[in-house]
Amino acid sequence: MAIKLGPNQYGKAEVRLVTVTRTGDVHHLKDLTVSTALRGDLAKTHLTGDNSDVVATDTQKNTVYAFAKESPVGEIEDFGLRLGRHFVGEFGQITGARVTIDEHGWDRIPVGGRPHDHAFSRSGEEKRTTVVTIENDRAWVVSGLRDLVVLKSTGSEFHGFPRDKYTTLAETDDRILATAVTAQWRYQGSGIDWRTSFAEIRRILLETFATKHSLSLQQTLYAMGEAVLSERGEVAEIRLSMPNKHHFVVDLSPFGLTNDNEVFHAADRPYGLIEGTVLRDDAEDPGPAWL
Ligand SMILES: O=c1[nH]c(=O)c2[nH]c(=O)[nH]c2[nH]1
Repeated sequence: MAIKLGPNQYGKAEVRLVTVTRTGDVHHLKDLTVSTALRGDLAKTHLTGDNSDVVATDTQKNTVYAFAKESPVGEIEDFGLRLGRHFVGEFGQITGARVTIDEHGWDRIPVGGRPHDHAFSRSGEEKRTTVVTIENDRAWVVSGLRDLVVLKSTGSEFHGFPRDKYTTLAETDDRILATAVTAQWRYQGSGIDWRTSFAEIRRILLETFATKHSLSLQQTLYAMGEAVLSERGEVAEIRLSMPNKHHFVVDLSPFGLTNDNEVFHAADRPYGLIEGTVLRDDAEDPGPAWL
């Protein structure tokens, strides 16, 4: 029997980077969590502890901060591409890089009805995300969002499912549908306006969730993905993960009260987890984008 080293990568995870840029007295914030991971021929350190090829994770972290100073961070996709290309271009033994960035939103605090110059409140849990993968001179970008919490209080049914001796769920033609959307979409082509693309995809996801009459969360998931692909030619493939945040109608009959979809128990767990991919049949090869 022979034992060998399999696929490996290493880097600094979750570098917390906040930048402040100024236009006169008006401050602009960027709040990112950046993870870098490098790939290449790193057998020596694993097999013998010879670190002559190891770009220290501390150096990777420092590079993130220095790059944020040397030129404006800009869109997270551009920042990820700059960092990834730097590591692959600078060090011969490093042939690939994966840069993962989450962007946390901040809103200006309104003071007397006017957005404040330099005081902010966190926008919420939702994050904009990107994963940039570099392999030699090629690049793949998968962007997305996480924790986009949405709910519709009608326009959702669930029935027609098989019943066996363990089935207790009642069929319903009117329920609350709620989820926290995680979406990741893989880009293809070039010259993409990352900011506009993100804003449009987010809008399409939300509008489709709102307007599609739902017979299952699976159907809603597919409709959301399909709408993104039909409107956004730069997207090759979209992966969606949507927990079914169950809202159960509370039985108020012990108190002599009716409950016509008015009072719910918002359950925390367990939750259904609905996941799926929607893609073009002529999409560009994903390469290592998801690996
Ligand atoms: O939209 C739904 N899909 C399911 O697969 C499922 N299963 C379940 O218990 N409730 C629901 N709702």
